[in-house]
Amino acid sequence: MDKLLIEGGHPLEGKVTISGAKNSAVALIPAALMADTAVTIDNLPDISDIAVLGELLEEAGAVTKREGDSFTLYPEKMFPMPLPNGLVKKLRASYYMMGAMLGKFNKAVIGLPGGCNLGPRPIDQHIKGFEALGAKVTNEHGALYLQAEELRGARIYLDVVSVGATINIMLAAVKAKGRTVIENAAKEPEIIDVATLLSNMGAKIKGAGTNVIRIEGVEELKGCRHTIIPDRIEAGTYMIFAAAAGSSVTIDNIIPLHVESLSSKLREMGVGVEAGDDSVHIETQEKLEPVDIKTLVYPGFATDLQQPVTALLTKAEGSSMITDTIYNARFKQVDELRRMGASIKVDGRSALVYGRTALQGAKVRATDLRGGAALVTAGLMAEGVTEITDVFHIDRGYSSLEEKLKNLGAVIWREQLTEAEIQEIQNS
Ligand SMILES: CC(=O)N[C@H]1[C@@H](OP(=O)(O)OP(=O)(O)OC[C@H]2O[C@@H](n3ccc(=O)[nH]c3=O)[C@H](O)[C@@H]2O)O[C@H](CO)[C@@H](O)[C@@H]1O
Ligand SMILES: C=C(OP(=O)(O)O)C(=O)O
Repeated sequence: MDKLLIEGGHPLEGKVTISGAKNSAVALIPAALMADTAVTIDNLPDISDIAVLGELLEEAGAVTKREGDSFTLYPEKMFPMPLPNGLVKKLRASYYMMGAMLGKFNKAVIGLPGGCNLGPRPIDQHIKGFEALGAKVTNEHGALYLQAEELRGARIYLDVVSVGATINIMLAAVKAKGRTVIENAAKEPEIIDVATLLSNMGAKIKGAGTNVIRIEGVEELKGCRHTIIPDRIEAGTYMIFAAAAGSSVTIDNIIPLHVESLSSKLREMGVGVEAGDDSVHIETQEKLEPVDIKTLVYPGFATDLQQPVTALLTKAEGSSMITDTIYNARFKQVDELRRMGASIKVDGRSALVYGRTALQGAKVRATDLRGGAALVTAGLMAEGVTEITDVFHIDRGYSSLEEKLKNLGAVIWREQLTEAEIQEIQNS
Protein backbone atom coordinates (compact mmCIF):
# COMPACT_ATOMS: atom_id res chain seq x y z
CA MET A 1 0.00 0.00 0.00
CA ASP A 2 1.30 3.42 -1.00
CA LYS A 3 0.72 7.00 -0.01
CA LEU A 4 1.20 10.04 -2.20
CA LEU A 5 2.98 13.06 -0.74
CA ILE A 6 2.79 16.58 -2.13
CA GLU A 7 4.64 19.63 -0.92
CA GLY A 8 2.42 22.55 -1.86
CA GLY A 9 3.28 26.00 -3.11
CA HIS A 10 5.52 25.13 -6.07
CA PRO A 11 4.20 26.78 -9.24
CA LEU A 12 3.58 24.51 -12.22
CA GLU A 13 5.08 25.44 -15.55
CA GLY A 14 5.63 23.73 -18.90
CA LYS A 15 3.77 21.15 -20.97
CA VAL A 16 1.89 18.00 -20.05
CA THR A 17 0.80 15.36 -22.57
CA ILE A 18 -2.58 13.80 -21.99
CA SER A 19 -3.11 10.03 -22.32
CA GLY A 20 -5.91 8.08 -24.00
CA ALA A 21 -9.34 8.31 -22.37
CA LYS A 22 -10.00 5.93 -19.48
CA ASN A 23 -13.74 5.92 -20.04
CA SER A 24 -13.26 5.06 -23.72
CA ALA A 25 -10.55 2.49 -23.15
CA VAL A 26 -12.58 0.53 -20.62
CA ALA A 27 -15.38 0.16 -23.17
CA LEU A 28 -13.19 -0.33 -26.25
CA ILE A 29 -11.47 -3.38 -24.78
CA PRO A 30 -14.75 -5.28 -24.15
CA ALA A 31 -15.95 -4.08 -27.59
CA ALA A 32 -12.83 -5.62 -29.14
CA LEU A 33 -13.68 -9.08 -27.83
CA MET A 34 -16.64 -9.13 -30.21
CA ALA A 35 -14.32 -9.36 -33.24
CA ASP A 36 -13.41 -12.73 -34.76
CA THR A 37 -9.77 -11.72 -35.26
CA ALA A 38 -7.17 -9.54 -33.52
CA VAL A 39 -7.91 -5.94 -32.57
CA THR A 40 -5.11 -3.50 -31.69
CA ILE A 41 -5.88 -0.43 -29.62
CA ASP A 42 -3.32 2.41 -29.51
CA ASN A 43 -2.88 5.30 -27.07
CA LEU A 44 -3.92 3.14 -24.14
CA PRO A 45 -3.57 4.82 -20.73
CA ASP A 46 -1.38 3.10 -18.14
CA ILE A 47 -4.03 2.71 -15.42
CA SER A 48 -5.11 -0.14 -13.18
CA ASP A 49 -8.65 -0.44 -14.64
CA ILE A 50 -7.07 -1.51 -17.96
CA ALA A 51 -4.82 -4.08 -16.30
CA VAL A 52 -7.83 -5.60 -14.53
CA LEU A 53 -9.87 -5.74 -17.75
CA GLY A 54 -6.97 -7.52 -19.49
CA GLU A 55 -6.95 -10.16 -16.73
CA LEU A 56 -10.73 -10.62 -17.03
CA LEU A 57 -10.45 -11.18 -20.77
CA GLU A 58 -7.69 -13.73 -20.25
CA GLU A 59 -9.95 -15.60 -17.78
CA ALA A 60 -12.40 -15.85 -20.68
CA GLY A 61 -9.81 -17.35 -23.03
CA ALA A 62 -8.44 -14.25 -24.78
CA VAL A 63 -4.76 -13.75 -25.45
CA THR A 64 -3.63 -10.17 -24.82
CA LYS A 65 -0.38 -8.41 -25.65
CA ARG A 66 0.71 -5.05 -24.29
CA GLU A 67 3.53 -3.16 -26.03
CA GLY A 68 4.07 0.41 -24.84
CA ASP A 69 0.73 2.15 -25.19
CA SER A 70 -0.64 -0.46 -27.63
CA PHE A 71 -2.83 -3.36 -26.66
CA THR A 72 -3.71 -6.28 -28.89
CA LEU A 73 -6.54 -8.64 -28.12
CA TYR A 74 -6.62 -12.04 -29.84
CA PRO A 75 -10.21 -13.20 -29.28
CA GLU A 76 -10.09 -16.45 -31.30
CA LYS A 77 -10.21 -18.78 -28.29
CA MET A 78 -12.71 -16.83 -26.20
CA PHE A 79 -15.68 -18.59 -24.63
CA PRO A 80 -18.56 -17.35 -22.43
CA MET A 81 -16.69 -17.91 -19.16
CA PRO A 82 -18.93 -17.00 -16.20
CA LEU A 83 -17.32 -14.10 -14.30
CA PRO A 84 -19.62 -13.79 -11.28
CA ASN A 85 -17.04 -12.71 -8.70
CA GLY A 86 -13.55 -11.42 -8.12
CA LEU A 87 -12.03 -8.93 -10.55
CA VAL A 88 -15.37 -7.69 -11.96
CA LYS A 89 -15.98 -5.93 -8.65
CA LYS A 90 -12.78 -3.90 -8.93
CA LEU A 91 -14.12 -1.58 -11.60
CA ARG A 92 -17.30 -0.11 -12.96
CA ALA A 93 -16.65 -0.83 -16.60
CA SER A 94 -16.67 -4.61 -16.12
CA TYR A 95 -20.39 -4.17 -16.89
CA TYR A 96 -19.43 -3.72 -20.56
CA MET A 97 -18.54 -7.44 -20.52
CA MET A 98 -22.32 -8.02 -20.20
CA GLY A 99 -23.20 -6.34 -23.50
CA ALA A 100 -20.11 -7.64 -25.30
CA MET A 101 -20.41 -11.29 -24.18
CA LEU A 102 -24.17 -11.31 -24.69
CA GLY A 103 -23.72 -9.83 -28.17
CA LYS A 104 -21.02 -12.34 -29.11
CA PHE A 105 -22.22 -15.57 -27.44
CA ASN A 106 -25.91 -14.89 -26.68
CA LYS A 107 -25.08 -15.52 -23.05
CA ALA A 108 -23.07 -14.05 -20.19
CA VAL A 109 -22.71 -14.33 -16.42
CA ILE A 110 -21.11 -11.21 -14.98
CA GLY A 111 -20.95 -10.04 -11.36
CA LEU A 112 -22.44 -6.69 -10.50
CA PRO A 113 -19.74 -4.06 -11.04
CA GLY A 114 -17.65 -1.99 -8.63
CA GLY A 115 -16.25 1.46 -9.37
CA CYS A 116 -16.42 4.71 -7.47
CA ASN A 117 -18.93 4.98 -4.67
CA LEU A 118 -20.94 8.01 -5.80
CA GLY A 119 -24.22 7.04 -4.17
CA PRO A 120 -26.66 4.71 -5.97
CA ARG A 121 -25.48 3.65 -9.44
CA PRO A 122 -28.31 1.47 -10.77
CA ILE A 123 -27.99 -0.42 -14.08
CA ASP A 124 -31.71 -0.82 -14.72
CA GLN A 125 -31.46 0.90 -18.12
CA HIS A 126 -28.77 -1.54 -19.26
CA ILE A 127 -31.04 -4.43 -18.27
CA LYS A 128 -34.07 -2.84 -19.93
CA GLY A 129 -32.05 -2.64 -23.15
CA PHE A 130 -30.80 -6.25 -22.99
CA GLU A 131 -34.36 -7.47 -22.34
CA ALA A 132 -35.74 -5.42 -25.23
CA LEU A 133 -33.21 -7.19 -27.48
CA GLY A 134 -34.62 -10.54 -26.36
CA ALA A 135 -32.37 -11.55 -23.47
CA LYS A 136 -33.66 -13.12 -20.28
CA VAL A 137 -31.88 -11.41 -17.39
CA THR A 138 -31.84 -12.65 -13.81
CA ASN A 139 -29.87 -11.49 -10.81
CA GLU A 140 -28.59 -14.48 -8.85
CA HIS A 141 -26.27 -14.19 -5.86
CA GLY A 142 -24.88 -10.83 -6.97
CA ALA A 143 -24.31 -11.68 -10.63
CA LEU A 144 -26.40 -11.03 -13.74
CA TYR A 145 -27.25 -14.09 -15.81
CA LEU A 146 -28.04 -13.05 -19.38
CA GLN A 147 -29.26 -15.50 -22.00
CA ALA A 148 -30.97 -15.24 -25.39
CA GLU A 149 -32.05 -17.74 -28.04
CA GLU A 150 -31.36 -15.00 -30.52
CA LEU A 151 -30.94 -11.23 -30.12
CA ARG A 152 -33.34 -9.17 -32.20
CA GLY A 153 -33.16 -5.44 -32.90
CA ALA A 154 -35.60 -3.24 -30.94
CA ARG A 155 -36.55 0.36 -30.27
CA ILE A 156 -35.25 1.33 -26.83
CA TYR A 157 -36.01 4.63 -25.10
CA LEU A 158 -33.65 5.31 -22.18
CA ASP A 159 -35.48 6.78 -19.18
CA VAL A 160 -32.25 8.44 -18.04
CA VAL A 161 -29.41 9.60 -20.23
CA SER A 162 -26.71 7.07 -19.39
CA VAL A 163 -23.24 6.67 -20.86
CA GLY A 164 -22.93 3.11 -19.61
CA ALA A 165 -26.37 1.98 -20.81
CA THR A 166 -25.93 3.58 -24.24
CA ILE A 167 -22.61 1.81 -24.82
CA ASN A 168 -23.74 -1.51 -23.34
CA ILE A 169 -26.87 -1.62 -25.49
CA MET A 170 -24.83 -0.67 -28.55
CA LEU A 171 -22.50 -3.63 -27.83
CA ALA A 172 -25.38 -6.08 -27.43
CA ALA A 173 -27.14 -4.77 -30.56
CA VAL A 174 -24.38 -4.71 -33.19
CA LYS A 175 -24.82 -8.41 -34.01
CA ALA A 176 -28.55 -8.62 -33.22
CA LYS A 177 -30.90 -9.44 -36.10
CA GLY A 178 -32.42 -6.35 -37.69
CA ARG A 179 -32.52 -2.73 -36.59
CA THR A 180 -32.03 -1.29 -33.11
CA VAL A 181 -32.84 2.32 -32.30
CA ILE A 182 -31.58 3.80 -29.01
CA GLU A 183 -33.54 6.94 -28.17
CA ASN A 184 -32.50 9.49 -25.52
CA ALA A 185 -28.99 8.13 -25.92
CA ALA A 186 -26.02 9.77 -24.19
CA LYS A 187 -23.82 11.93 -26.44
CA GLU A 188 -20.42 11.73 -24.70
CA PRO A 189 -17.31 11.62 -26.95
CA GLU A 190 -16.48 8.17 -25.54
CA ILE A 191 -19.68 6.83 -27.17
CA ILE A 192 -18.51 8.09 -30.56
CA ASP A 193 -15.12 6.46 -29.93
CA VAL A 194 -16.70 3.07 -29.21
CA ALA A 195 -19.00 3.40 -32.25
CA THR A 196 -15.96 4.23 -34.41
CA LEU A 197 -14.13 1.08 -33.30
CA LEU A 198 -17.24 -1.07 -33.82
CA SER A 199 -17.79 0.45 -37.27
CA ASN A 200 -14.17 -0.31 -38.21
CA MET A 201 -14.85 -3.88 -37.08
CA GLY A 202 -17.76 -3.99 -39.56
CA ALA A 203 -20.73 -2.85 -37.45
CA LYS A 204 -23.36 -0.56 -38.97
CA ILE A 205 -24.00 2.32 -36.56
CA LYS A 206 -25.42 5.77 -37.32
CA GLY A 207 -26.00 8.71 -35.02
CA ALA A 208 -23.42 8.09 -32.26
CA GLY A 209 -22.89 11.46 -30.57
CA THR A 210 -26.56 12.41 -31.08
CA ASN A 211 -29.50 11.36 -28.94
CA VAL A 212 -30.74 8.78 -31.45
CA ILE A 213 -28.45 5.91 -32.42
CA ARG A 214 -29.46 3.51 -35.19
CA ILE A 215 -27.83 0.12 -35.55
CA GLU A 216 -28.32 -2.47 -38.30
CA GLY A 217 -27.20 -5.85 -37.02
CA VAL A 218 -24.37 -7.63 -38.89
CA GLU A 219 -23.32 -11.28 -38.75
CA GLU A 220 -19.59 -10.85 -38.39
CA LEU A 221 -17.13 -8.45 -36.85
CA LYS A 222 -13.49 -8.48 -37.88
CA GLY A 223 -10.26 -7.25 -36.32
CA CYS A 224 -8.85 -3.75 -36.91
CA ARG A 225 -6.60 -1.07 -35.39
CA HIS A 226 -7.94 1.91 -33.44
CA THR A 227 -6.47 4.90 -31.60
CA ILE A 228 -8.24 6.04 -28.41
CA ILE A 229 -9.34 9.67 -28.13
CA PRO A 230 -7.55 11.85 -25.55
CA ASP A 231 -8.87 11.75 -21.99
CA ARG A 232 -10.99 14.89 -21.54
CA ILE A 233 -11.28 14.26 -17.80
CA GLU A 234 -7.52 13.88 -17.33
CA ALA A 235 -7.09 17.02 -19.48
CA GLY A 236 -9.65 18.88 -17.37
CA THR A 237 -7.93 17.74 -14.18
CA TYR A 238 -4.58 19.16 -15.36
CA MET A 239 -6.34 22.40 -16.37
CA ILE A 240 -7.60 22.57 -12.79
CA PHE A 241 -4.14 21.74 -11.37
CA ALA A 242 -2.72 24.52 -13.54
CA ALA A 243 -5.38 27.01 -12.45
CA ALA A 244 -4.74 26.06 -8.81
CA ALA A 245 -0.97 26.14 -8.78
CA GLY A 246 0.23 27.02 -12.23
CA SER A 247 1.74 30.01 -13.78
CA SER A 248 1.84 28.97 -17.40
CA VAL A 249 0.95 25.42 -18.44
CA THR A 250 0.13 23.84 -21.81
CA ILE A 251 -2.12 20.79 -21.79
CA ASP A 252 -1.24 18.95 -24.97
CA ASN A 253 -2.70 16.15 -27.10
CA ILE A 254 -6.34 16.96 -26.37
CA ILE A 255 -9.50 17.91 -28.25
CA PRO A 256 -10.22 21.44 -26.90
CA LEU A 257 -13.93 21.15 -27.77
CA HIS A 258 -14.24 18.27 -25.28
CA VAL A 259 -13.22 20.53 -22.38
CA GLU A 260 -15.13 23.64 -23.50
CA SER A 261 -17.55 23.64 -20.54
CA LEU A 262 -14.58 23.71 -18.13
CA SER A 263 -12.66 26.26 -20.22
CA SER A 264 -15.57 28.69 -20.10
CA LYS A 265 -15.94 28.31 -16.30
CA LEU A 266 -12.20 28.85 -15.81
CA ARG A 267 -12.38 32.00 -17.96
CA GLU A 268 -15.29 33.21 -15.79
CA MET A 269 -13.01 32.71 -12.79
CA GLY A 270 -10.39 34.93 -14.40
CA VAL A 271 -8.03 32.18 -15.56
CA GLY A 272 -6.46 32.70 -19.00
CA VAL A 273 -7.48 29.78 -21.25
CA GLU A 274 -6.33 29.74 -24.84
CA ALA A 275 -7.28 26.85 -27.07
CA GLY A 276 -4.95 25.68 -29.86
CA ASP A 277 -5.62 22.93 -32.43
CA ASP A 278 -4.86 20.10 -30.05
CA SER A 279 -3.89 21.86 -26.83
CA VAL A 280 -5.07 24.35 -24.26
CA HIS A 281 -2.79 26.90 -22.62
CA ILE A 282 -3.55 28.02 -19.06
CA GLU A 283 -2.25 31.24 -17.50
CA THR A 284 -3.49 31.43 -13.96
CA GLN A 285 -4.09 34.46 -11.75
CA GLU A 286 -3.47 34.88 -8.05
CA LYS A 287 -6.96 36.34 -7.58
CA LEU A 288 -9.81 34.09 -8.81
CA GLU A 289 -13.52 34.96 -9.01
CA PRO A 290 -16.13 32.62 -7.48
CA VAL A 291 -18.51 30.85 -9.91
CA ASP A 292 -21.57 28.64 -9.74
CA ILE A 293 -21.38 25.27 -11.52
CA LYS A 294 -23.99 22.66 -12.35
CA THR A 295 -22.89 19.27 -13.68
CA LEU A 296 -24.85 18.02 -16.66
CA VAL A 297 -24.63 15.36 -19.33
CA TYR A 298 -22.23 16.16 -22.20
CA PRO A 299 -21.66 18.83 -23.49
CA GLY A 300 -22.46 20.24 -20.03
CA PHE A 301 -19.98 20.41 -17.17
CA ALA A 302 -18.70 16.86 -16.49
CA THR A 303 -19.56 15.36 -13.10
CA ASP A 304 -16.09 13.76 -13.09
CA LEU A 305 -14.56 17.26 -12.88
CA GLN A 306 -16.88 18.46 -10.12
CA GLN A 307 -14.68 17.04 -7.38
CA PRO A 308 -11.33 18.59 -8.40
CA VAL A 309 -13.04 21.90 -9.20
CA THR A 310 -14.48 21.99 -5.66
CA ALA A 311 -10.91 22.08 -4.35
CA LEU A 312 -9.93 24.83 -6.81
CA LEU A 313 -12.87 27.00 -5.71
CA THR A 314 -11.46 27.24 -2.16
CA LYS A 315 -8.99 29.66 -3.78
CA ALA A 316 -11.71 31.96 -5.23
CA GLU A 317 -12.41 35.27 -3.47
CA GLY A 318 -16.02 34.58 -2.43
CA SER A 319 -18.62 31.82 -2.33
CA SER A 320 -19.30 29.34 -5.13
CA MET A 321 -22.18 26.89 -5.42
CA ILE A 322 -21.63 23.53 -7.12
CA THR A 323 -24.61 21.34 -7.92
CA ASP A 324 -24.19 17.76 -9.14
CA THR A 325 -27.29 16.78 -11.10
CA ILE A 326 -25.82 13.41 -12.13
CA TYR A 327 -24.78 11.90 -8.77
CA ASN A 328 -26.39 13.17 -5.59
CA ALA A 329 -23.71 11.87 -3.22
CA ARG A 330 -20.53 12.76 -5.09
CA PHE A 331 -19.17 14.96 -2.32
CA LYS A 332 -17.03 12.52 -0.33
CA GLN A 333 -14.00 14.71 -1.06
CA VAL A 334 -15.48 17.49 1.08
CA ASP A 335 -14.76 15.93 4.49
CA GLU A 336 -11.15 15.42 3.46
CA LEU A 337 -10.83 18.97 2.09
CA ARG A 338 -12.16 20.25 5.42
CA ARG A 339 -9.20 18.53 7.14
CA MET A 340 -7.02 20.79 5.02
CA GLY A 341 -8.89 23.90 6.17
CA ALA A 342 -11.55 24.24 3.45
CA SER A 343 -14.88 25.75 4.42
CA ILE A 344 -17.55 23.89 2.45
CA LYS A 345 -21.19 23.20 3.29
CA VAL A 346 -22.98 20.31 1.58
CA ASP A 347 -26.74 20.47 1.26
CA GLY A 348 -28.30 17.66 -0.77
CA ARG A 349 -26.96 17.79 -4.31
CA SER A 350 -25.11 21.05 -3.76
CA ALA A 351 -21.90 22.19 -2.09
CA LEU A 352 -21.33 25.78 -1.06
CA VAL A 353 -17.62 26.55 -1.10
CA TYR A 354 -16.61 29.58 0.96
CA GLY A 355 -13.48 31.25 -0.39
CA ARG A 356 -10.86 32.20 0.00
CA THR A 357 -9.32 29.78 2.45
CA ALA A 358 -5.63 29.09 2.84
CA LEU A 359 -5.29 25.30 2.75
CA GLN A 360 -2.81 23.47 4.91
CA GLY A 361 -1.15 20.11 4.27
CA ALA A 362 -2.76 17.27 6.21
CA LYS A 363 -3.20 13.49 6.25
CA VAL A 364 -6.15 12.74 3.98
CA ARG A 365 -7.71 9.75 2.23
CA ALA A 366 -8.71 9.44 -1.42
CA THR A 367 -12.34 8.35 -1.14
CA ASP A 368 -12.70 7.66 -4.87
CA LEU A 369 -10.93 8.41 -8.15
CA ARG A 370 -11.86 12.06 -8.74
CA GLY A 371 -12.07 12.67 -4.99
CA GLY A 372 -8.37 11.75 -5.07
CA ALA A 373 -7.81 14.29 -7.85
CA ALA A 374 -9.49 16.90 -5.63
CA LEU A 375 -6.96 16.16 -2.88
CA VAL A 376 -4.05 16.44 -5.32
CA THR A 377 -5.44 19.84 -6.42
CA ALA A 378 -5.65 20.92 -2.78
CA GLY A 379 -2.19 19.52 -2.01
CA LEU A 380 -0.62 21.56 -4.82
CA MET A 381 -2.08 24.75 -3.29
CA ALA A 382 -1.60 23.94 0.40
CA GLU A 383 1.09 25.15 2.72
CA GLY A 384 3.25 22.21 3.82
CA VAL A 385 2.99 18.52 2.97
CA THR A 386 -0.24 16.66 2.16
CA GLU A 387 -0.25 12.88 2.57
CA ILE A 388 -2.88 11.02 0.55
CA THR A 389 -3.69 7.39 1.32
CA ASP A 390 -5.89 4.92 -0.64
CA VAL A 391 -3.97 5.95 -3.74
CA PHE A 392 -5.31 2.88 -5.58
CA HIS A 393 -8.41 4.95 -6.38
CA ILE A 394 -6.25 7.52 -8.20
CA ASP A 395 -4.31 4.77 -9.99
CA ARG A 396 -7.58 3.55 -11.53
CA GLY A 397 -7.70 6.59 -13.79
CA TYR A 398 -4.56 8.76 -13.93
CA SER A 399 -1.63 7.58 -16.03
CA SER A 400 1.82 8.48 -14.60
CA LEU A 401 0.42 11.18 -12.32
CA GLU A 402 3.60 11.83 -10.31
CA GLU A 403 5.84 11.81 -13.38
CA LYS A 404 3.58 14.26 -15.24
CA LEU A 405 3.29 16.60 -12.25
CA LYS A 406 7.03 16.42 -11.45
CA ASN A 407 7.81 17.43 -15.05
CA LEU A 408 5.66 20.52 -14.44
CA GLY A 409 7.67 21.39 -11.32
CA ALA A 410 5.48 19.91 -8.59
CA VAL A 411 7.12 18.33 -5.56
CA ILE A 412 5.31 15.01 -5.35
CA TRP A 413 6.46 11.51 -4.44
CA ARG A 414 5.16 8.13 -3.34
CA GLU A 415 6.08 6.15 -0.25
CA GLN A 416 5.08 2.76 1.06
CA LEU A 417 2.87 2.86 4.13
CA THR A 418 4.46 1.61 7.34
CA GLU A 419 2.85 -1.26 9.27
CA ALA A 420 1.66 1.28 11.88
CA GLU A 421 0.01 3.42 9.20
CA ILE A 422 -1.73 0.40 7.66
CA GLN A 423 -3.00 -0.52 11.12
CA GLU A 424 -4.24 3.05 11.68
CA ILE A 425 -6.17 2.99 8.38
CA GLN A 426 -7.67 -0.41 9.14
CA ASN A 427 -8.84 0.80 12.55
CA SER A 428 -10.36 4.06 11.23
C1 LIG B 1 -16.66 3.91 -16.86
C2 LIG B 1 -17.37 5.17 -17.19
O1 LIG B 1 -17.51 5.55 -18.35
N1 LIG B 1 -17.81 5.88 -16.16
C3 LIG B 1 -18.48 7.15 -16.37
C4 LIG B 1 -19.93 6.89 -16.68
O2 LIG B 1 -20.45 6.17 -15.57
P1 LIG B 1 -21.84 5.44 -15.68
O3 LIG B 1 -21.90 4.82 -17.04
O4 LIG B 1 -21.96 4.57 -14.47
O5 LIG B 1 -22.84 6.63 -15.57
P2 LIG B 1 -24.20 6.82 -16.35
O6 LIG B 1 -24.00 7.79 -17.44
O7 LIG B 1 -24.71 5.46 -16.70
O8 LIG B 1 -25.11 7.43 -15.22
C5 LIG B 1 -25.70 8.70 -15.31
C6 LIG B 1 -26.86 8.79 -14.36
O9 LIG B 1 -27.86 7.85 -14.75
C7 LIG B 1 -28.20 6.99 -13.67
N2 LIG B 1 -28.45 5.64 -14.22
C8 LIG B 1 -27.53 5.07 -15.04
C9 LIG B 1 -27.75 3.83 -15.58
C10 LIG B 1 -28.94 3.15 -15.27
O10 LIG B 1 -29.20 2.03 -15.73
N3 LIG B 1 -29.84 3.76 -14.45
C11 LIG B 1 -29.62 4.99 -13.91
O11 LIG B 1 -30.46 5.50 -13.17
C12 LIG B 1 -26.98 7.02 -12.76
O12 LIG B 1 -27.29 6.67 -11.43
C13 LIG B 1 -26.53 8.47 -12.90
O13 LIG B 1 -27.31 9.28 -12.08
O14 LIG B 1 -20.61 8.11 -16.84
C14 LIG B 1 -20.63 8.93 -15.67
C15 LIG B 1 -21.47 10.15 -15.98
O15 LIG B 1 -20.88 10.90 -16.99
C16 LIG B 1 -19.20 9.28 -15.27
O16 LIG B 1 -19.24 9.89 -14.00
C17 LIG B 1 -18.34 8.02 -15.15
O17 LIG B 1 -16.99 8.40 -15.06
C1 LIG C 1 -16.61 7.61 -11.73
C2 LIG C 1 -15.62 7.29 -12.53
O1 LIG C 1 -15.26 6.06 -12.88
P1 LIG C 1 -16.09 4.69 -12.73
O2 LIG C 1 -17.38 4.90 -13.46
O3 LIG C 1 -15.16 3.77 -13.44
O4 LIG C 1 -16.25 4.42 -11.28
C3 LIG C 1 -14.77 8.32 -13.14
O5 LIG C 1 -14.09 8.01 -14.15
O6 LIG C 1 -14.76 9.45 -12.63
